[in-house]
Amino acid sequence: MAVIEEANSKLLIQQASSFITQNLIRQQQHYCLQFICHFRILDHIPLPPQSISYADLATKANVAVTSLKAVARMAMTAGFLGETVDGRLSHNPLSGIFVQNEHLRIQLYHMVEQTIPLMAAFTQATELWGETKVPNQTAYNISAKTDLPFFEHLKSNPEISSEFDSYMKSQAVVNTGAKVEHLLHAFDWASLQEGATVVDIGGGSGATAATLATSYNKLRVVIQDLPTPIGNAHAFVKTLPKDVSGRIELQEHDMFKEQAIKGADVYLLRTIIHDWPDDEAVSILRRVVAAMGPHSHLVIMDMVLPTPGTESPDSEAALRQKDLAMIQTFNAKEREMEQWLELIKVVDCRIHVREVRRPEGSQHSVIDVTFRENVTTS
Ligand SMILES: C[S@@+](CC[C@H](N)C(=O)[O-])C[C@H]1O[C@@H](n2cnc3c(N)ncnc32)[C@H](O)[C@@H]1O
Repeated sequence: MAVIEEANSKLLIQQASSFITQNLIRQQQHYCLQFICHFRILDHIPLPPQSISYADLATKANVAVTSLKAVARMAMTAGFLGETVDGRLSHNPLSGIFVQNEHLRIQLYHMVEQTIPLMAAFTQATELWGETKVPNQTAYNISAKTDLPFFEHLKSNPEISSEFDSYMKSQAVVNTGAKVEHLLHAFDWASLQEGATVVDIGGGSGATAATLATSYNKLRVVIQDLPTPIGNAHAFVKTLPKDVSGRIELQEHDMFKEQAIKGADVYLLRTIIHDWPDDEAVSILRRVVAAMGPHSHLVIMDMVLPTPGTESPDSEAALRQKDLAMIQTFNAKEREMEQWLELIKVVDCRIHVREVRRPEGSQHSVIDVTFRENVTTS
């Protein structure tokens, strides 16, 4: 018995030690990526079959050649970058795609420059403010060095706001789980009448409106958002074919204020509610409910967090990563089904969750909320 216990404990110690080593490796790999992005090293490396010497690259990037070599070779252990047989640096297919694909490049730089510093500031934020729902007491306030809540910060700085829009747009393109197209399969758009109005509240870049208006030529879509995203969406909508852009309207609108469009067929909130703590989420949803007609749908597309252990660890981790990002950025959260049901109940007892669908491959679910039958809606 004692021998077995000793063997088990040796195994456990080995596992624990390798757990630490693996974590160290992952951290080094990450910080090497940060170094590579910060010094814009990817831009200086030619695509295969060309290559560059470490010395030339070090001069171009203005870094020490020894550091550059150590960093690049560590990144290679993560499958990123390549070296020729004569010891010159080159792209491999993985690193090369970040040079060739703009959306992936935006995602990479956002991860390195925004998301990881945010994660790193979470402990300090908790140390400073403890349990708080105050929107400017977050890890974001530390990592972005601002006293403003996230969206106020964006409002005050068009450059950061445009960067965020580009990030959201590229996220919808490259992250298959976050693709806008999933929305097409999770609500019965075909059942809507000719000329039906969809109000895309917080519609951001306009990618969702474009997808809906392209797929269903009977729909008129109104994008509502803050001034800078609306400005960016204007530029994007202009690039769409006329028969699509002609059915998309843009409106500056603060979703905490009265909803001006009454009785629309669908009020869509795609990845909006997860940005807000419960009190603010309730205010936003009450504004929508006050504008809904008896047959309007409130369509929420957001994550429904799984019960722990019910999905593969990778799939669950991808969702929990988002949950933490919501806490770290907004003091908000992703919600479990029970929390969604409770939230809807608090908003207005006359509405109910009619259906919840999670399309195959989507990280988001679509929650269709309507008035219960036989209720007065004014
Ligand atoms: C996470 S993005 C989602 C964008 C888009 N719905 C999508 O799925 O890609 C949140 C959006 O909410 C908008 N937003 C934040 N505060 C707002 C407010 N008070 N009124 C209207 N829109 C707001 C932001 O500008 C941003 O476009």
